[in-house]
Amino acid sequence: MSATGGVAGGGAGTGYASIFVQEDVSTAEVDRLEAVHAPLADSVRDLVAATIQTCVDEDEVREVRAEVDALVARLRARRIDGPAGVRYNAEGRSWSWGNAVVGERNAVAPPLDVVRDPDDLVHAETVLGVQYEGPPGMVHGGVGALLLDHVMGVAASARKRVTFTGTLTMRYVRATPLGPVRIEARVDREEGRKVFVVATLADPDGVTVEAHGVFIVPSWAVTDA
Ligand SMILES: CCCCCCCCCCCCCCCC(=O)SCCNC(=O)CCNC(=O)[C@H](O)C(C)(C)COP(=O)(O)OP(=O)(O)OC[C@H]1O[C@@H](n2cnc3c(N)ncnc32)[C@H](O)[C@@H]1OP(=O)(O)O
Repeated sequence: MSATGGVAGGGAGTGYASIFVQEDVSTAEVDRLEAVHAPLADSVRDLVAATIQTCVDEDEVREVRAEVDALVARLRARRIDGPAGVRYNAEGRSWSWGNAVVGERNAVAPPLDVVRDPDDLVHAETVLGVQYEGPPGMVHGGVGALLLDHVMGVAASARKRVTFTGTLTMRYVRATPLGPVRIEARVDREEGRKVFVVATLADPDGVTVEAHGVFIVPSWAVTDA
């Protein structure tokens, strides 16, 4: 058995066939487009934080809303119909601009720059701002799970095979303050199509969340090579 990656995949009945899409575009062009669009997402992140924190008067809030609505209309003048999906080119470069954790065009994403070390430790660092609050001044538990899920998924997807989250278990050791966090994940063991991953979320003082996950190579992504 081998698990495919970079495949126009999803087989019949999975609903993923239109999401993993191969495109005839060079890596240089993908990089160029990201350099244009990522700063827009950065500015929208600032807008979200400013929307939470602003103390300007009510008329000013209404005027800003009208300006924002006008900007939304400009951006929607030409757009794709539906989600951005996961795309890849013949050079093996993949991009998922709408991804909720790492999407370069997604202002909801923190964003996260995920790194794989030569020893297969996968890690990422980011600063979680006021947009990610749950308990007062603390990171929302679901946001911690979101970040862990993604970094664990990258660890499980070594060598670009496709894996899906099957089961995630979180132990919230103590509350995570808003601010800098670090996520680390590594594969613990594999059994057939099941990849067991262990991970942590930490603030500068140490681990705040411990996670265990079972990631599955879906049956539709398996070939008999
Ligand atoms: C094109 C380029 C791409 C490149 C790529 C690069 C990397 C890019 C990284 C991205 C990183 C993203 C990280 C976020 C990842 C998500 O967020 S994924 C989204 C959330 N997850 C889902 O939506 C999954 C929904 N569930 C499913 O699709 C299917 O149930 C699954 C999980 C794929 C399993 O389906 P299946 O292949 O039919 O599995 P099945 O044959 O029933 O079972 C196989 C084995 O797994 C076990 N199993 C099945 N389901 C589960 C479960 N939920 N829990 C535990 N065990 C299970 C079975 O018991 C069985 O075990 P054994 O009998 O072999 O011991």
